Amino acid sequence: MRVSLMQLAVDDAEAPEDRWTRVVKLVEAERETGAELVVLPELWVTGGFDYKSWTGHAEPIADSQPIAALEKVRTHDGSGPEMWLHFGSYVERTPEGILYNTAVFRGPDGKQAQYRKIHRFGFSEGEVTLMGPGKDIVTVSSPWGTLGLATCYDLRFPELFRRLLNQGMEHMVMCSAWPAKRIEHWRVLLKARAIENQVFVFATNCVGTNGGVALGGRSAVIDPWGNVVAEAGTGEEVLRVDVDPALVAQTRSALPVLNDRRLR
Ligand SMILES: NC(=O)CCC(=O)C(=O)O
Repeated sequence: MRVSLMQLAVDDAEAPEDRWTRVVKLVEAERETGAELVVLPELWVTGGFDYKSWTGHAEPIADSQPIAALEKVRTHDGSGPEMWLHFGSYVERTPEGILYNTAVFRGPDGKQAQYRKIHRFGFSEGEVTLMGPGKDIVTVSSPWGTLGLATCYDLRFPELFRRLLNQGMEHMVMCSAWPAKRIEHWRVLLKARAIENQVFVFATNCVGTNGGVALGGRSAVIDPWGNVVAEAGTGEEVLRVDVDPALVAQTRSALPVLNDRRLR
């Protein structure tokens, strides 16, 4: 399973339109590496902390130009081979005018999965005041096993990952805009989620300064034993890894802790 985590710079100095045009080319280049699963970060078009830009950029997922452009890359303009692509997340506007932080995923089966972030970050500002909370947990079937989707702040809520596990999660795919200031929380919690659920973790973060907040990078792939397979630095980069998805079943069989859960 060949995975590319696109750790993108989401700087205040770059206009969202310039950024997505640039990133589409980066994803296009990734095709040449044989990447099978490509993962973009959270709110990478507008930025995760530039709250004032969200309302102006909010739109239905079906109308998003960046998603449409990436979709062409994903399918190689319809002439395949197709990639599995986590498009990152976007400020979605529903017909009722509600905003959500919505992650979009699509694989060669053509089925699109959308995950509206359940845990909103910001306490008394940002997502909490501008966006609605997602309600549904989302898993996706893939040739490598069941993928569970989560977004950034969700990482702090282990009960979400237990629910994903109950739905068959074998690999956790996360998009984020996690600040540098709390990057050690990110590193520890990614490992914790991998160990406690015995899953591969594929987590893509942003770098740069957005809404005045320095983002921390350190995108990572963690194996189901909790080993860091690869970790990015603090600049823009693509983290490429080859992993064996069979390690999930092997780990669960060698250390069958999930059988000892007491659900009542
Ligand atoms: N975009 C986010 O969800 C930020 C989360 C964060 O900063 C934290 O949990 O700390």
